Amino acid sequence: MVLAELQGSIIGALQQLQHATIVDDKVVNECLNEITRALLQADVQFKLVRDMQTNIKNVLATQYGSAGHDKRNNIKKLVCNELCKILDSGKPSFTPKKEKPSVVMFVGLQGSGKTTTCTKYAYYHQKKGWKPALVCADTFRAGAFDQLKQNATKAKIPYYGSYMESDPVKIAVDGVERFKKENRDLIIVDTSGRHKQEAALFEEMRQISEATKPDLVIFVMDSSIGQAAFDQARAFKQSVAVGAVIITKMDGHAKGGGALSAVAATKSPVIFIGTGEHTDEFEEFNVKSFAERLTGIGNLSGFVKKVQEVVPIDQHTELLQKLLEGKLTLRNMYEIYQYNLEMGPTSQILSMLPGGAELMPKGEEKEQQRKIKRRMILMDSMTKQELDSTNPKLMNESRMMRIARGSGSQVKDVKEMLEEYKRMANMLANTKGLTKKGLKIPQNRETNARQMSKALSPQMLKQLGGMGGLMGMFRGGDI
Ligand SMILES: Nc1nc2c(ncn2[C@@H]2O[C@H](COP(=O)(O)OP(=O)(O)OP(=O)(O)O)[C@@H](O)[C@H]2O)c(=O)[nH]1
Repeated sequence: MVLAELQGSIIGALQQLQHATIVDDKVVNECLNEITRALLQADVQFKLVRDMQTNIKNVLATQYGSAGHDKRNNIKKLVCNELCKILDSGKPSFTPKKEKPSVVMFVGLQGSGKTTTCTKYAYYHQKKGWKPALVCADTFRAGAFDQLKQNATKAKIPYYGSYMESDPVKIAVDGVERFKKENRDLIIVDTSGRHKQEAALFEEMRQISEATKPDLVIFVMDSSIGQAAFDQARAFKQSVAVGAVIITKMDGHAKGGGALSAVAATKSPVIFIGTGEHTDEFEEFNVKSFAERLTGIGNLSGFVKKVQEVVPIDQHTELLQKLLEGKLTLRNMYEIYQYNLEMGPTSQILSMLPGGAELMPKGEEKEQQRKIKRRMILMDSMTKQELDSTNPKLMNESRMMRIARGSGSQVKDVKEMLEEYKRMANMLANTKGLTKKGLKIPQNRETNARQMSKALSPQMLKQLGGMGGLMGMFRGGDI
């Protein structure tokens, strides 16, 4: 997860409480001191951290006498609540509505990740049923339009810009008008950035804002600036009506905690965070679930939401049935891979679960996704009969050679893919055993667990303890 180091330290400190035989003042102080150190290392302002510690101690003092288990859980919840206070701006942000045209303008310093983030924002909403469009009003940086064009084309999002026109205000107005006529319901305007917060940047922003009358102005900032985010956010807010903030590059910067809390202190809601260079490395920022993840409370509801985005509740029951019966065809494996790719980075999803962040380090995940794509290419060269068979003997040497030729791969790649298939099929056979043992689970939790299993890669499912593990997690979970 982003801020994995901070998460690790906080969870580590809280675990000390679990291991202690008696949770006395000394143990509590040690735990809180460790959390304090971790937050300061993440560049969170000293005063906020100190207040947090004082508040927790004050509450604990009034609850003197609560027994060990309750006390441990209570401290965890108190830490989580205090983190929420630090991260919460207390202000909701404008949310665009489908079918009703909204104009969203992006502002920020040069290199903060504005152009990349515009596409991420558009793509995120497109996946949820909006009809976004991108307007490039950045005439300052040569290549900005090409970059936006390239990103938009890749994500299949309509775009507007000009190589000839030098007036960014005119481009913005023309683009917005055009997309309104085309009934686009989310029109995103990318503006130019400058190296410094010079007057020209603010003047241009003001003019574009006046001319396009955006429903929301989003300020994009780089997380690496840490606490300095406070001054930057305030400077932008004073010039344009910033309604929300997106913090980028949270994947690479330990100072992200500082940036998040500093922005909250300016009373600007952080709505998304950027977690990588790719279009889908983008997370909705929800204070409560983020604090829960930091404290290891886990966020099953966020996890399920993510799964539900990809697998609608009443669909693919056939696949689910097959998985539960332990029958798996190569076509099913293909479908599972598809879900896996659609869900976005696996580590991002896993990090929503208690202890999930450690399951798949970011580097390994990229390799895993590459493998999945290679295997799907192999399967594209298979016949209908091969894809729907459950008979492992069908795949003889000559078939393997044909598939390898057809997909531009080698026979050893086909063999490797078939090995993976066998492994998955065996694992599902075991899962069947587990479900047959008659786990009694409330309907909605069972449905959630089943839904989740459909979208997980077998490797992930295994890491989570198979279908039985998933269901157990829902039984003990918070939804
Ligand atoms: N690791 C990481 N890199 C990011 C993220 N967001 C953007 N970037 C990278 O940051 C660099 C700058 O991003 P741009 O989108 O070009 O920045 P910009 O703010 O539009 O720049 P100007 O148009 O010059 O103002 C690019 O290399 C992006 O790939 C993120 O969340 N994580």
